[in-house]
Amino acid sequence: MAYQNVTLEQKQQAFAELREVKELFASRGWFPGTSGNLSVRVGDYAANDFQFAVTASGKDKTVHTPEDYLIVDQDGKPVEATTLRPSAETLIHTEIYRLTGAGAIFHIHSIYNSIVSEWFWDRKAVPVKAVELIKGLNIWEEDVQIDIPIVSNFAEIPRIVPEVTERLDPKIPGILLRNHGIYAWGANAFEAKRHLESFEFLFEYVYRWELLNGKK
Ligand SMILES: CSCCC(=O)C(=O)COP(=O)(O)O
Ligand SMILES: [Zn+2]
Repeated sequence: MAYQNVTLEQKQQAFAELREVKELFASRGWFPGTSGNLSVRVGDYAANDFQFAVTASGKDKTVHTPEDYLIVDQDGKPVEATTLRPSAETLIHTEIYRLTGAGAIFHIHSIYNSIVSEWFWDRKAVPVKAVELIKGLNIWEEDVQIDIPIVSNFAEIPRIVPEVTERLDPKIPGILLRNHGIYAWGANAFEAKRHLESFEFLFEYVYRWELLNGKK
C-alpha cells in the first residue's frame, strides 16, 4: 500500500522541530563548514514505507531560510516537486530508520567524535567503560562497557550503507563514521538529542582519558 503524503500541519510541525534543534546545535558550534544533517520522521512507520523531514544539502545550518528542509520517502527521494536537494547523506538516514524505526536522527561533526573514531579505527569501535553518561543512552547496567561502532567513511555514501546495516548495534543509539562524525537517533527529537549530547560527552571523556594515559 502506498504511503499517504504527510499533511501540511505535520510538515510544518516537523520543520519547526528541526529548526529548534538546528538553532540549538548551531549555537554550540556543531555545524562547522555547513557539515551535519538532521531529520525527523513524519506520520506512520512501516519498514519500507515511511517519510521524514530532512535538512537540505549544503546549507549554512547556522542561519534560517525558507529553504532549509524538505520531505523525502523511504528511498530518500523528495515526495513533492522541489529545487532543494536532500542531504547528501540521506541514504544513511533511510537505512537507520529502516533498521531501528527511530523517530529522529541527528548527525554532527565534532573534533572529539572525529578524533576518537580515527584513534580507535583498528578496533572498529570506541570503548567506553563505567562513565555515568552511558545512562543518557538508556543503558543502566553498573560498570558496563559499551562499544560504539565505527564504519568506513567512503566518498560515495551508498558504499557506507551496507556497513551501517552490518554494524548497527540495537543497544547503542549511534554510529560513528570514521574521521567524519556521529549519527545518533531516538524515538523522537527529545531522545535523539539526549543521545547525541551523551555521545559527545563520552567522546570528549575518552579523548581526554586517552591523552592522560597515552595508550590504547
Ligand atoms: C561540508 S561537510 C561534508 C558533507 C557532510 O559530511 C555533511 O554532514 C553535510 O552534508 P549535507 O549534504 O547534509 O549538507
Ligand atoms: Zn557528515
